[in-house]
Amino acid sequence: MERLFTFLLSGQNAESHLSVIAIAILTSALAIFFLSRQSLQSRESVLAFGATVTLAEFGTFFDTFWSTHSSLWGTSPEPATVLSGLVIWASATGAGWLYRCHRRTIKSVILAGSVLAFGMTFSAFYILSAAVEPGVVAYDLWVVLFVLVLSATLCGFAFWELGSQAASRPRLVATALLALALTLLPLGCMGSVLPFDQWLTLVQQPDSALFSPLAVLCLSGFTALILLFCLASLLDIRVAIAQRQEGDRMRHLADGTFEGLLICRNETILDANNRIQEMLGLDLSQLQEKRLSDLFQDTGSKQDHVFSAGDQLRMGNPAQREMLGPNGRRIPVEVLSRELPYVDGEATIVAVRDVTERKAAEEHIRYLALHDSLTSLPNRRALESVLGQILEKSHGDGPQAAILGLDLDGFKAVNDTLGHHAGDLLLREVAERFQSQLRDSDYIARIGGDEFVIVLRGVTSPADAQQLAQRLLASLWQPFKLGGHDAYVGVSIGIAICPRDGHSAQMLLKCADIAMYQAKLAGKGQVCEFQRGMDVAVRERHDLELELRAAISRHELMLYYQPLFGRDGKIIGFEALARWPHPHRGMIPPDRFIPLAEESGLIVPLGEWVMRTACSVAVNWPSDLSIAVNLSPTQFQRVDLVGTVRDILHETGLAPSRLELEVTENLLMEDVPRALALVKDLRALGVRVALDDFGTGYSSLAYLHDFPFDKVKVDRSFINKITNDANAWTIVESIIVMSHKLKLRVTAEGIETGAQLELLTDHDCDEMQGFLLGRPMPEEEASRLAEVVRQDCDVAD
Ligand SMILES: Nc1nc2c(ncn2[C@@H]2O[C@@H]3COP(=O)(O)O[C@H]4[C@@H](O)[C@H](n5cnc6c(=O)[nH]c(N)nc65)O[C@@H]4COP(=O)(O)O[C@H]3[C@H]2O)c(=O)[nH]1
Repeated sequence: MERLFTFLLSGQNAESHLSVIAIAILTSALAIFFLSRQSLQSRESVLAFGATVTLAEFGTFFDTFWSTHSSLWGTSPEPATVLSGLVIWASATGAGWLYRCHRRTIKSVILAGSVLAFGMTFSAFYILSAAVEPGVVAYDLWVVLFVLVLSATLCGFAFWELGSQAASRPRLVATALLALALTLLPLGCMGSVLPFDQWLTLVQQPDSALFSPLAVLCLSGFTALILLFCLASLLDIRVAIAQRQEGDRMRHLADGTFEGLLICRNETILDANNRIQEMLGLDLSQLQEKRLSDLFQDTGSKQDHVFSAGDQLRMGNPAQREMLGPNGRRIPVEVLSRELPYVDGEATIVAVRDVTERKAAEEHIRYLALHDSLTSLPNRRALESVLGQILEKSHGDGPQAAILGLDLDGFKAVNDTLGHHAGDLLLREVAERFQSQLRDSDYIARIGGDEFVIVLRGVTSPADAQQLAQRLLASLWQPFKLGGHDAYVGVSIGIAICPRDGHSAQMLLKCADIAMYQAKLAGKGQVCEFQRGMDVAVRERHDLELELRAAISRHELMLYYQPLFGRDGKIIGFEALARWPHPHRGMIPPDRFIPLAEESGLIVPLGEWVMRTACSVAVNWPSDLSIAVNLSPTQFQRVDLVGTVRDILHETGLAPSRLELEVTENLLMEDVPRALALVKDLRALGVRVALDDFGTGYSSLAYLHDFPFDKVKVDRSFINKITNDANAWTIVESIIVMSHKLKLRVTAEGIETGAQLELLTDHDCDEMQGFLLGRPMPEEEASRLAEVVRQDCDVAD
């Protein structure tokens, strides 16, 4: 060993050392370049590496050898050199192959390093022994062993660094290490040989066979190999333990997540956490038999999964995929992937999130967005999209689809009287009845409270739609059983034809709506097909409705009061009649706006306002004057009518006996028991109830018998005929007689002539009303008249 250091440090070899270093660096760089070049095939790369290392070895060895043994300059033992060249080339190629083809473990790189170092050491010593004195030479065994171990270690580290992903400059470090081995090896080789003069003496006494060069080399090589192998195994065991501990730690961490995790390398599944095993119903060994792409159900290129997911991860977006779960269930998943160092190299970590519940929730939200929750029918949004598709496909001008707009008649009454729950039940059953009339290709949607739309695809003429409309009308004829009650509703239907009536979904729906409105105006329960110009009338009516709503809220309506007279000609009360003084249209009579208010529901606030105003005016009149107020069917059907009347009387302070509520016959017909109970409740408040317009409807005498009315008002259409139509007089006379027998008072309305008045007075009609006696008048005038009545009374008293 001492000799080696003396040799290494001797100044006489300085130039040789520099040239050796230069050769070693250049050739090492070339050899490492060939070995690490990915563009070369493995075989080419390994062969080139072997050849370069052989050249490097010869270069550095002969440079050192000739400078050390200058007497032997230029000579080389040819057979030994050739054999050494072959050995070194084979060992360098073998080492390169071990590096390229095996997994990079400590053992494999040490083996590759040892093979290379052994080849190089063998060659150096063999040539040296052959050149100096073939077969007989003296060595320092420890130096040889040291050189061999050192070279093997340096070469091993060179391979390790070259294959390290973590190293920042693997090629540079590997080149430096290989160059160092190539420099030190010939130096160590020369230094291990006994000095030349000693050697000359020793040639007389040859070494024993044990110390022959080959024996020394083999023994050194074998010992070094055993040593290195033990060292490598120890390192491998430690690394394996550390890796297993790290793996366990990672596994616990991975099993604790809610996401499935797969660790893959080049599509091969290396590991998987519990979550993904549960998700797919496969254990780890089954997963490891599969390729990553086998787990996904996507239609696209399977090869793309990991990379596309990785790309998206880098962009922050998970990829949407589907996996095949237990029993063939398709599992929607979100996939994220990332390249990470794992155990002994790079691996792809694929995170899989089961989004089944989220997808189901999204699907449900989408369903809710496009469907009506009560009937489960599609809603307006879904309908518009279907109409859009139909319009897109429509070609030519002939009828291609019909749009039926349906609005229930009488639904509001059911809702108000039987409650919202009954209303909901009714709507569901109506939807079912409508659906039962449709073909598979037809489409039905609910677009509002009691509004439905049906789309008939592939119609050839409007008559097809008319036929269906008639069937739909008939489907509602049977009563609806709602919580022990029989309820009846009808339907008004408007028809629009596509593409004749519009080229957009909104336009077609509007036309169907206008036609439906027209059907309502025509008396409900009707079918009406859209025609040009129809929209003008409807729009006008619509405008009027908006104006009425505004007028009511601004209290712009007025009340007129028409006096009622007793048989003795004295005023006994007034009837309150609503008036609408419109700023542009003039005074609008109630015949025009009351039906509008009833249809739009405005009659409820309007009726309340009329009653409150009339009562608060009448409370200032003499106490024997009554005030009559008309009730509309909608008001009458309201559950809280009795409470409203009670509240108004309480607020205004009017005696209940002075308030008379006028109801019409059709108001009683829909639900007789309920109407009867309501009339009784009103009378129980002390309010009087009169049957108005008697003689215009069914004029059922049964109502007079069954209902506890206070009086009957004979309609003016009879009164104005009594003097010139005997039949009309007979009817009126019979009503008077019969009413008196039933203890009911009779009012004749619409008296316009003295003859009519005389006839009625002569036949004991109790009360008279008409233009002859007094027209409806504003409040001030009526109050003045009431004051006159008070004064008359005071005089009489
Ligand atoms: N040709 C003629 N007509 C006479 C004569 N005497 C009275 N009239 C008219 O007959 C109608 C009587 O009221 P109605 O039968 O309850 O009929 C009322 C009533 O059903 C309804 N109405 C008016 N105000 C209200 C209201 O505040 N609420 C409700 N629900 N309906 C109302 O409007 C209908 C019409 O009211 P108006 O136009 O004020 O018409 C009034 C009155 O002006 C006459 O000698 N000749």
